[in-house]
Amino acid sequence: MLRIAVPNKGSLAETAAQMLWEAGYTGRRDPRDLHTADPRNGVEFFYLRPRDIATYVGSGALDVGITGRDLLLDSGSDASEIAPLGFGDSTFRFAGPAGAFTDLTGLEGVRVATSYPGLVGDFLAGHGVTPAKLVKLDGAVESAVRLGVADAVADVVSTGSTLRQAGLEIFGPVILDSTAVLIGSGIDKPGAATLLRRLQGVLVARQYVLLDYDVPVEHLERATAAAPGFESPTVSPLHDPEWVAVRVMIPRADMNHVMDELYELGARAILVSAIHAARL
Ligand SMILES: Nc1ncnc2c1ncn2[C@@H]1O[C@H](COP(=O)(O)OP(=O)(O)OP(=O)(O)O)[C@@H](O)[C@H]1O
Ligand SMILES: O=P(O)(O)OC[C@H]1O[C@H](OP(=O)(O)OP(=O)(O)O)[C@H](O)[C@@H]1O
Ligand SMILES: [Mg+2]
Repeated sequence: MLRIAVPNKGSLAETAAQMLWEAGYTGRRDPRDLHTADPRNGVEFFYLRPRDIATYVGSGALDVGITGRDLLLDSGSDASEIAPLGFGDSTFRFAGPAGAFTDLTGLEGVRVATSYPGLVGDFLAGHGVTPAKLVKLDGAVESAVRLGVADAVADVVSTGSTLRQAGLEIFGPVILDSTAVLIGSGIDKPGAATLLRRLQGVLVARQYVLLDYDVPVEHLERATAAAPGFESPTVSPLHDPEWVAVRVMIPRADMNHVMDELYELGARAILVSAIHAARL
């Protein structure tokens, strides 16, 4: 059985569970379960703190896991990123009191609070900056400056509203663009490739739609240029020899623009339908 680590709590837990369910796996029924087996799919799930998942996978105790890229890098574990999973996006940034810092060099010799000392320490060392101290906190890092335990912070930023409320401003370069990732121990386990294909199928189903339309043959080239699809559009004959029917996958986000463009160049019966599952 493939042993999979899944976030038990926090920002990533719900979406990860939902994605696995959409990929056909049976997860836990009780939110307090720590472990569940899905023998039909040949997998076992272990529900762990997202911060610990890289440690379990890196040590080889578990085969693959879902966690944040920032948590993976912070852990210093031997686990490696297999693929991004299209959710849990965040950036990791430095922040300080308004106007107090303009760039990284300002961090020389000051106290920086963070829950990610591995990630931040490596980043600063890589840029030749030596803070006086990395103050390790578990959360609510933004309060550290107001409460006087640090001069600046380095933390996850999503909307930026927590920083604003704490009277802090972002400065310096982006430390990391993070997202939820599938990680592995580097050993190819049977079932891991299937898991990845299934998760990627869920991503495709979420991000793409199927587009069908009819178009006069004379405009086919322009129409397929407007919506080229993944490989090549499917073109089928119609009873009227001057028209063809076309089917293509397009990004959901482009759907209305593409439909407008196709209509303008003479396509009709333009229909969009959802994709429920896919293997590309
Ligand atoms: N708005 C957000 N706040 C916190 N983490 C986020 C956010 N958006 C995405 N993430 C990602 O979620 C992961 C952190 O999840 P984790 O469960 O450890 O912390 P959390 O969501 O802050 O939970 P808690 O603070 O309750 O422990 C990181 O990879 C982080 O980049
Ligand atoms: O940019 P924003 O949209 O405001 O989100 C970012 C904030 O959200 C997270 O905190 P969380 O709520 O998880 O609390 P914590 O600090 O205790 O982890 C993160 O640590 C930031 O503080
Ligand atoms: Mg948090």
